[in-house]
Amino acid sequence: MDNEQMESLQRPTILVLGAGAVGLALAGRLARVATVYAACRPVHANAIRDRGLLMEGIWGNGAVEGIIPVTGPDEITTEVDLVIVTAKGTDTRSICEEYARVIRGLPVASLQNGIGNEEIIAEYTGTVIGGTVTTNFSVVAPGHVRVLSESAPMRFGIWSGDGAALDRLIGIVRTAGITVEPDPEIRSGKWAKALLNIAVNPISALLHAPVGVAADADIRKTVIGLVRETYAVAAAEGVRLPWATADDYLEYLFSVQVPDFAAVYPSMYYDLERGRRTEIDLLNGYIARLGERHGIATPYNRCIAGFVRYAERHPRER
Ligand SMILES: NC(=O)C1=CN([C@@H]2O[C@H](COP(=O)(O)OP(=O)(O)OC[C@H]3O[C@@H](n4cnc5c(N)ncnc54)[C@H](O)[C@@H]3O)[C@@H](O)[C@H]2O)C=CC1
Ligand SMILES: CC(C)(CO)C(=O)C(=O)O
Repeated sequence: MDNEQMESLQRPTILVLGAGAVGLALAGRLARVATVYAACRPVHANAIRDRGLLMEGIWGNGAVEGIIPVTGPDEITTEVDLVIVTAKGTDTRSICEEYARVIRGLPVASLQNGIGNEEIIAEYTGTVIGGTVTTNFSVVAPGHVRVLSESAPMRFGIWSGDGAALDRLIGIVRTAGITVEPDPEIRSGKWAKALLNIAVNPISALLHAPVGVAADADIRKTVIGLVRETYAVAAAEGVRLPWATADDYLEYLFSVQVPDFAAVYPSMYYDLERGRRTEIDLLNGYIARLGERHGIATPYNRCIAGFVRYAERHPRER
């Protein structure tokens, strides 16, 4: 057996499902250590086939060759070892349906924001890995992504099924040069990440302003209201967040996370800018629904979710 054959035996094959800002950047890094299929839209696939994936920012600059873009399951011609879902939460079910034949029986990780994606994925496979990424990604143009601020390591934790898959995934991601750590409390980890998105994503998207707007004196009170309500709902759900109280988290939010992302725009901003559906119902809308179930008033989350839904239905003239 020659070296190339040996290497291909050890080299894992990863399918990134729903490759846009996060998924393409991830594919760009993983291509260093794995064979990577990126399931994406034809506009990205064509650009990547023409001249590779263009990356800029803190995850590297330049063209990445070797990613295999696919626009449907029939284009996947070899065995896949691991799947990472990076579609928007609004598309989790439809993309899992489309690729059901490929992902069945494989370990599938989610790097998506919001609550509820892992439960959907678990309907399609036995081993599910929850994940969080606290880094800013955006699409500059077809097949061209930018990675800016980073505030925490990527984290993965086993949601259901085979724990060995978690170690393998973390090993691969680490070898690709991404800072990553295991999260033994991934359910709480997903809520912890959702706190940041609940606090800043809709405000930034509605005001067309970067994340730093959350610290503005006129805006801060709304952020505080959103976070306090989320804490009350999390407690009613039995979720233990990493910060003991809402005020402890707010201290971290305003001293670390908002400064880290002050100059960049969150994913929901790009959704509204591009006239797309947002993940509001996996974030603030979800808190409002759970609040209702528990008899907890959530006026801030209910109000902001309504604003975002209105904005989704009335795209801005550009
Ligand atoms: N953009 C960011 O900075 C961060 C985003 N996230 C989360 O990561 C997830 C992905 O976010 P983004 O990458 O920003 O979204 P995105 O919208 O840029 O990428 C998702 C891609 O999936 C594609 N897609 C959906 N269904 C598909 C299908 N059936 N076949 C092929 N492609 C399909 C969409 O067309 C889109 O290009 C979201 O849950 C988001 O909240 C998490 C951390 C940071
Ligand atoms: C962390 C942050 C704000 C980075 O962009 C994000 O998760 C998002 O944009 O949805």
